[in-house]
Amino acid sequence: MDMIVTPTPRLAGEIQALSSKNYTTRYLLVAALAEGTSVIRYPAHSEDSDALRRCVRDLGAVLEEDEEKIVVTGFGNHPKPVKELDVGNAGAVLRFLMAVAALLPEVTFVNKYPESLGKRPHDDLITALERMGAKIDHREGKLPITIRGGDAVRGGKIQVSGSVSSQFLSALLFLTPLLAEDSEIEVLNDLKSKVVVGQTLEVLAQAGIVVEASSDLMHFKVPGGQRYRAQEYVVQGDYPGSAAILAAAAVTDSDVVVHRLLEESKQGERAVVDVLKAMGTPLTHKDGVVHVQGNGKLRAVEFDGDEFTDGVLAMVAAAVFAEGTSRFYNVENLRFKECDRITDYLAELRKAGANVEEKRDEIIVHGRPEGVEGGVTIDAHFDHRVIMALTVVGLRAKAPLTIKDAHHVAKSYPNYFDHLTALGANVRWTE
Ligand SMILES: O=C(O)C1=C[C@@H](OP(=O)(O)O)[C@@H](O)[C@H](O)C1
Ligand SMILES: C=C(OP(=O)(O)O)C(=O)O
Repeated sequence: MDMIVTPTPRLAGEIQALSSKNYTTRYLLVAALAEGTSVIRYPAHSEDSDALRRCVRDLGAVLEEDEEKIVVTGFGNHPKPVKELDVGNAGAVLRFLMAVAALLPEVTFVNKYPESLGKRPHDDLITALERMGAKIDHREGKLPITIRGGDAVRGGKIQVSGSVSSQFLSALLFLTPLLAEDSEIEVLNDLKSKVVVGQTLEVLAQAGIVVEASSDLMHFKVPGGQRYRAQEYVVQGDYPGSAAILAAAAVTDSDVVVHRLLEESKQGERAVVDVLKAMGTPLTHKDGVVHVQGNGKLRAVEFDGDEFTDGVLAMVAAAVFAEGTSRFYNVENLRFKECDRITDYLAELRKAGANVEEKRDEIIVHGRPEGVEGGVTIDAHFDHRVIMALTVVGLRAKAPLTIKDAHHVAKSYPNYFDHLTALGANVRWTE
């Protein structure tokens, strides 16, 4: 389904932020890896979190859900042998479950999104798991992937590269406590999206798992033979999805309030509040409430985007309307997400009339405070964050933007357009 985004000068109203994608993934996983019954309050509902619900059920967890919570009885360190798992288009779900699959005799991860997840590289995790004893079939590091694990998989000295994705390290941090041997994990090369590893460590600690981490998060000691403890968890609001709502409020005349965004969150994307402030957006952030009173006037900024990886596209969309030239650097790993979030995204921004440039690891935006032409059709590249960010651009374009296949927004934020509509945005689905 396509979305027509018609220029909207004013947004106003209050919404509750969606629930965090990254915390929902982690809580569902550790609840499944525990033997007792865990309760997760306010879990996210999206294609990615549904994919994890489906897979942990396939692996033997029992899930009961009502409006407000999900009750999970886990399979502990004995997942049920399954032949196939379908993770949809969810990168984190795939990588985390590839580690869990190392406990099983043979699992194949199927390729349902050849144009998106099917193009993403998993070599670094495959190499690490192979060195630990798993036998793995794959297509040059990509899906479909068959993992043969079980008793042959051992802890010990483990190395993993962090230069493409932090999810490989997180996956090993979830697996190693369950192995008989103690493990030492060394991160090779750089570690991208380092802040997200903080969320993994936080959740592991909540689940009663002991991990000793060096302060630079490049070395870890993980005692073996541990058991995940069944727990009660509360999922906080999601900054990456809310980043697009806040950007929309920043580029328009607005009076927008978003609840459930904790100031002390470990989500790196909470930095989008500081980015928008640095752009000159009038806003306050107090007691978990962000209040934007936008006037559409923005100035250029320079930021290390790796600190808020899933918020970069929305901040770039705001920078399209800023006075001056903005730079978002250290963002090369955006190329390995649902699409190439540098080349593919900038191609769509240019179609809409933005003046943008790319380097290997940088996005440069020459702002156009006078607005952009719009009036074109945008290819979503199967990427929810491209859809959300281009919507922000469309709200301030001179003519409507049509975003093709905008239903892929449901990967993380199925209510995105409902929330925008509630704030007064002129957005309309079309076949
Ligand atoms: O661990 C996680 O849950 C995630 C890690 C990040 O990926 P990378 O580490 O690949 O940057 C982030 O972009 C993704 O949305 C979720
Ligand atoms: C990159 C993302 O997700 P994943 O890697 O889990 O597919 C995202 O949510 O922007």
